[in-house]
Amino acid sequence: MLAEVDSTNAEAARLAGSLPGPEWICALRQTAGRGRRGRAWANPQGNFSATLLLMPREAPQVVALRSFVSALALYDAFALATGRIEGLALKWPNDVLLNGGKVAGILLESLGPRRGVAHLAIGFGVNLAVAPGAGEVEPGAVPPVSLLSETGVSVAPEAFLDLLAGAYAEHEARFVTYGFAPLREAWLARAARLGEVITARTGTTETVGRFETVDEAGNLILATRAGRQAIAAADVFF
Ligand SMILES: O=C(O)CCCC[C@@H]1SC[C@@H]2NC(=O)N[C@@H]21
Repeated sequence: MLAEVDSTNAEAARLAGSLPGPEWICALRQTAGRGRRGRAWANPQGNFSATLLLMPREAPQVVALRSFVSALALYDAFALATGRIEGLALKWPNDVLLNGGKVAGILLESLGPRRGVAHLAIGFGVNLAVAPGAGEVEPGAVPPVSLLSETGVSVAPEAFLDLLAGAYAEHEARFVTYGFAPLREAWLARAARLGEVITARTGTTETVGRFETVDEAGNLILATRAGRQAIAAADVFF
């Protein structure tokens, strides 16, 4: 456990190439935590910041499915930490919601080959103790919440790392052995707003439709006025 680092994902990128195998990099404080789509990720004291560095030897579209592996692992870590699943849900592609607020986010970064081996950094940011203010997130985004405020359960980052690493290992083994199908089913069973009308935004497009499913490639499937649309990457708004 590092006391302080700029970003555990940045540290993973620096270490990639010198580590012999997969590794968790965890820090008590980040000075430049980063979120999806170039956003900053606030890191108040007591929250959880970690990156799992992997060296998957697979096609990029298979590697990308780790976002579902990661979200399911977070879901299980929360369930283990609190002893309950009430209020927990997964928001496509990989946020974890608790009582309708965002309690955790995941940032996947492909690092490209280091000494001939492609690396993947999976960054997990969890509001264990403190939620950033609603003003710190994009207008219309799900409001941040913390595990402590929603459940009264206080979990130390070190303890959460143990739970998450164990849960991740289980889901990773299932993914490698059986492929995406069982994870897709598990993810859909925990999905927020399935069957409801949602909005998917990229920097340049906005698609409104009924959230039908997630397909075999992990795409968000929306039933829109113009027909069925498969969306590979976007931010979802409710
Ligand atoms: O935008 C999101 O929802 C993803 C947030 C991911 C934040 C985590 S904190 C640990 C890791 N290091 C970073 O700089 N970002 C990720």
